[in-house]
Amino acid sequence: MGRKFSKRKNAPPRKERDPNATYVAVVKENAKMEEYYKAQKIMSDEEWPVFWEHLKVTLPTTFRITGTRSHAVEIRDTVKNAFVPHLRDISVDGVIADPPRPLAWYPDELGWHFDVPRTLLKKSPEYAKFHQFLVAETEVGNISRQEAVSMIPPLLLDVQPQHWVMDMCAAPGSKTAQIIEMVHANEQPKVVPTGLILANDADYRRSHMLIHQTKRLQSPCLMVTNHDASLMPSLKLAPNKAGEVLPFQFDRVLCDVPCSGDATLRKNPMVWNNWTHGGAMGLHGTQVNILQRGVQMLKIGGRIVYSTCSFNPMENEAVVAEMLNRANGSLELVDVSHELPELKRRSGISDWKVFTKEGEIVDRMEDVPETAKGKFYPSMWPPKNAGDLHLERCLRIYPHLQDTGGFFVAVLKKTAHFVVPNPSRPQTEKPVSTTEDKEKVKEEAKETVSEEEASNTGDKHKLDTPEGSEAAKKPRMSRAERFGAPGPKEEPFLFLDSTNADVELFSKFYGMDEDFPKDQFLVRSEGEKNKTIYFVSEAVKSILKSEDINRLKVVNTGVRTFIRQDSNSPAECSFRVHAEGISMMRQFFSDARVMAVQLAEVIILLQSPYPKTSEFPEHIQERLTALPTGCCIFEFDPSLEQDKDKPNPRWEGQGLTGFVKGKMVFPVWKAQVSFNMLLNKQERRSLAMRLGVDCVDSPHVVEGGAKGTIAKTAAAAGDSETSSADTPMAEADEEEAVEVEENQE
Ligand SMILES: C[S@@+](CC[C@H](N)C(=O)[O-])C[C@H]1O[C@@H](n2cnc3c(N)ncnc32)[C@H](O)[C@@H]1O
Repeated sequence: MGRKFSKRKNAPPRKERDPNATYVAVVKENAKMEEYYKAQKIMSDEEWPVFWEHLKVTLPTTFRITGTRSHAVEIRDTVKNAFVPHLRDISVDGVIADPPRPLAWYPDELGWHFDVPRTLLKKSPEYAKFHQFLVAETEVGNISRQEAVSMIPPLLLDVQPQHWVMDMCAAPGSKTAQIIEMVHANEQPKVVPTGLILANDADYRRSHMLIHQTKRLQSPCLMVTNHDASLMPSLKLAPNKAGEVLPFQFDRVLCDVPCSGDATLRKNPMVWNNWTHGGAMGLHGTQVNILQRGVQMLKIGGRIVYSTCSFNPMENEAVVAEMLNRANGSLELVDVSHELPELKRRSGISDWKVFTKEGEIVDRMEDVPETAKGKFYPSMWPPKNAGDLHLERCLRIYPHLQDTGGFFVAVLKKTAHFVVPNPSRPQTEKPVSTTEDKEKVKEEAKETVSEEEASNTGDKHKLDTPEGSEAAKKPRMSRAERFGAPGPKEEPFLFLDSTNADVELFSKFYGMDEDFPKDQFLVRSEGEKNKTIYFVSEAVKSILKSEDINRLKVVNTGVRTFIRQDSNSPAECSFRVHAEGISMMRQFFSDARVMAVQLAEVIILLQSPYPKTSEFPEHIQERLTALPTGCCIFEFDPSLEQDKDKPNPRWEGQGLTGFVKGKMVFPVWKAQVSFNMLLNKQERRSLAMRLGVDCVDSPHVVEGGAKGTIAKTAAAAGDSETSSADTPMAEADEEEAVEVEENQE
């Protein structure tokens, strides 16, 4: 058993690897790097050897239990009660290991780690079973493989359900997923959170990884964009239902910037070979520019978290110090020493050294050799007022402290309006503290570039390559060179009127609540008959309806809720409920299209692709016959099962409800004489595994879905093969569902 829980879909096929290549174990030494970090004095001489040796040890496996709180707790308890007791005291060939355990600092025991030798993983049947569970749950999105340290920034962002949050450099999206869960943390029935998550990445291809990663969370509050984060546009939003025009600003901003990544040595041993003095140099400017745009778009009183997976002060404290000085008193480092108290950390540093690419220390910008001038910014050096900036409030996470990777995190609060300093003005050396100083700053602000202007002025306010330098003479890299090929032009987002005939049709058919916001449905194909209907939150709508929306490149938003199902069997309503939307929409539906079913009926649907009414138990046949053709919703409540505590043979000693607790809802198509569970292959398998039964694969790939334990799976598994959920390719998947329905007769 490998360390990965699931096969990576995008891994290059074996044949692409060089057959003649010889694989030599990486030598985990790098004298230049060692000398560099010793010079930075990031820790005491006594601690150094422990730190350095720890970088050479492979990382433990870590995972996070994802999803809405109640659902995540169910999975957590399964790990705790169904698996961990069986993984204690296991010994194979004299090798023993501690069982999986929760990360001490992760709230509610939803983050876990384990470090088990390969022999044990391979030979122990108990671990084989645990692995099978992890693979299945990862595939369907209930468990996410995520490095422990990468879980920290969202936790320190302190997100509340009403917050508007921007994740500026978000792909592949593990932190975005945490943020979405936080916005949805209240889980009140029939409430769509007022919060918003804008997840952005400059790389179009990676923005689609982000879509895939977050899709399983089915949030109508999420919007994915594709911009250089330092140039996120300003927009004038459309008025919301209360008639207010909210600013396009955020309560929380996550700035998890591109970095040299040298703190990921334990995970990426190639860093030992590739580390150079120049690695961080080209990134400092980008990092400052992204952070600055984040601060501009942060509301006063809001929190911004800046993070990197690098140990390098040039990418860390130097960036934070420069931003604090530019902010001139409108930004401060937050003391988070009491947050996540179990997390062991070291303080940020206030003094560091700057090296040339050749490994020479340069004390001041003025001393940089002429040939290397273009590579350096004055902000790379500790500013004169470094001691006043409270850089010790930054968090440095070192691998030997809690057996993790390394990370840097700074939590900042915006305390006043921030004005981008005019580049022609000298840099501020002292932060403002007195009221008098603050008044002076306000006056100065009038002379400087405003936030609005800054966002419209492109590079003007940014940390530019020093004038006259070699780098400045070089032609600028194109956007495509920096961030990969741009994506195609996006289809528009077109809202349907609440009186639209299709909206009225499916609202009536499923008995939708009168007060459901029917004006938040949209389509993406202009002029065609509405095929896929998406639902977005009010906040997302106020952005999409902005008069400046063409300035924002939105690549994905909205939860697919209804799909037009053209069919040979006459149905009163041709719209079926989609996997992504079923958990949310069921709350707003009457029981008219809902069938309460028991385990026996679920098993029949799992073990036969198109069971006829006569194949179901007699007591339910009458109800099934009475159902009109078309889409219906099957609801299964395991807690009502008579045998709920009977040991499940597949999961040692666990009764059915020990494994599956919450209600599940999934769409089923009733044709004239038979039924078809609208779940795809992975969803069917995962459900069967949870129930401890076998299943047959449906002969066609079907986009379908369910709620609760199944529903989470639906979204994750449903589109795992497609690069984009909302591209015409995904639409093509929908076509296949039509075939299924017609074939079953
Ligand atoms: C450290 S990774 C982010 C990891 C992510 N936050 C997560 O937890 O999964 C940095 C990301 O920044 C993106 N990126 C690089 N330059 C950018 C820019 N100027 N604006 C926005 N994103 C950028 C990269 O494509 C990459 O996906």
